[in-house]
Amino acid sequence: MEFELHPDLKPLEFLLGTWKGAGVGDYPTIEAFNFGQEVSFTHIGKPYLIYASRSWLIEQDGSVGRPLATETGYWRPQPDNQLEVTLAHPTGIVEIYVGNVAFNRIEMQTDVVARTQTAKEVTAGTRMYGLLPEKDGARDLGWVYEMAAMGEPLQVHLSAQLKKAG
Ligand code: HEM
Repeated sequence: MEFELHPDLKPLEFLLGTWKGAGVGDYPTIEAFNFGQEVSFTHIGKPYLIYASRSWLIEQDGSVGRPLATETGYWRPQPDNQLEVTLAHPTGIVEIYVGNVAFNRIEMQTDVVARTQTAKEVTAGTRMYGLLPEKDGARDLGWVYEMAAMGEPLQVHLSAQLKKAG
């Protein structure tokens, strides 16, 4: 079903659709890795985006490996280019971000990270999403995730570059 875009979603319109690509991940407590990722942003005429991401390991030889992280949530634009994001993870973690949107670029940091009793110790995060300069007639979506976890200070866990796939 096609819905009319809610006017509040205008600053986030550039995210709409499906994006697919690859990235790199690292952290002091783990081995560095390559991953593939598919992200989708949809809407139902209401003033929020529905977000979903899934990812998978890319093996040393370039082949597709085991599934990695998945996350879902809602991106809620607010007045004055402010943004609220809720994200739920199957690892027992829920993140609430606050941030801002300007010129096809989003910056946000966690307001709250809640964890189930068995979840890994993640205490804070920041995310940046933005359209990259045009290349071959298209603009990719880049994103970077920094986290504070496992007693380590805030630092990059992931970065990826995704192409518009639909
Ligand atoms: C595309 C998204 C993500 C990918 C591909 C990814 C991938 C990975 C991989 C491959 C590891 C190494 C351990 C393992 O093989 O499972 C790892 C560790 C970890 N990830 Fe992620 N991750 C993602 C997002 C996140 C997010 C959003 C969080 C927090 C909310 C997170 C928290 C952690 C933590 C805390 C560890 C370290 C665990 C340890 O040291 O025992 N990851 N991640």
